[in-house]
Amino acid sequence: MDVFKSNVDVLSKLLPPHLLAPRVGIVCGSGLSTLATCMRGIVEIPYNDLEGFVHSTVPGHKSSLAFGLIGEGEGVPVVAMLGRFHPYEGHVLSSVVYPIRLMAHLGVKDIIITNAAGSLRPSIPVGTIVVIQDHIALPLLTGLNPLLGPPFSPKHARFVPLSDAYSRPLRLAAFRAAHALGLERDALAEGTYTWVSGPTYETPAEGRFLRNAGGDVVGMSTVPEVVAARDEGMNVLVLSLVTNLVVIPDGYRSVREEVEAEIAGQSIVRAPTPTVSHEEVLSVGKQKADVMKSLVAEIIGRLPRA
Ligand SMILES: O=P(O)(O)O[C@H]1O[C@H](CO)[C@@H](O)[C@H]1O
Ligand code: HPA
Repeated sequence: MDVFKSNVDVLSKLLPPHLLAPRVGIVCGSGLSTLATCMRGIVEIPYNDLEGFVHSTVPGHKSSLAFGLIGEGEGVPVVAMLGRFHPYEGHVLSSVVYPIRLMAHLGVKDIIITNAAGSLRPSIPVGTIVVIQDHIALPLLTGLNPLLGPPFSPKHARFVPLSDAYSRPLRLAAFRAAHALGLERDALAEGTYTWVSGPTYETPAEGRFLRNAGGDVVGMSTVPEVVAARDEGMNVLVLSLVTNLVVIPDGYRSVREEVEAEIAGQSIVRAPTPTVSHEEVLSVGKQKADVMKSLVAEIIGRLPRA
């Protein structure tokens, strides 16, 4: 298609032939750009050199595509997005998912999408890698969907089912890879990703709402990429790294009680409500980057070679 032609021309000039048709795609989440260092013979191409690519403005996201090989022998050709685009940056959804469509055009069949996420459950602590089995996406349900408008091409479907969006074989591969690497059982969990538009982090009531709705983790990305990848017929694996616990106190602590205690000459000392920051998110990403990297490399090394 025309929207890919100039990029295919650029890539053909810059890449050796064995990297031109990647089989696997990776999207690196916040603070996880070093995932791509599990590839060998890396060629990195800045988004600025590619048409249709916007710029990633979020700290912890680089702005380039990296091509390389993973696995023994000839290796599997892989392309990784070092830095993704989020709707909250002001990017339209067609731009957010354009790199995913380019990956499909180049030949990617399996895509591993990673992200940093907040946990909605104390049973899923910071540092856990959650293998996503489903999602709840309020923005999709209420009209922020990358498939709004005419189908991407006459070959693309009008209606795309998402009941099987998260590939069972790839989820199995993730747990087998974790076992092979000797990771502790608790290092990995399974769960449902809830997508919010951001860039605000959740209020306690919103956190409770998402948890009660069945969510396990929450983040501001990934789902548009999953939708586009499914529209392209790719097999999708999503790995969420829990970087923080979403603040969900059991209930609101009454300020009336505090004032009444004050009037009665007593005092109630209360700790301030904790907040989350992107610095905290990036710091956990940094600490866990090596485990994520080994896991991704092990999963890719185990995929059937085409
Ligand atoms: O989902 P990724 O891009 O990994 O980043 C997550 O971290 C940022 C918030 O700290 C948000 O962008 C959220 O979506
Ligand atoms: N909420 C939304 N997105 C996030 C969070 C969070 O707590 N942590 C990392 N990305």
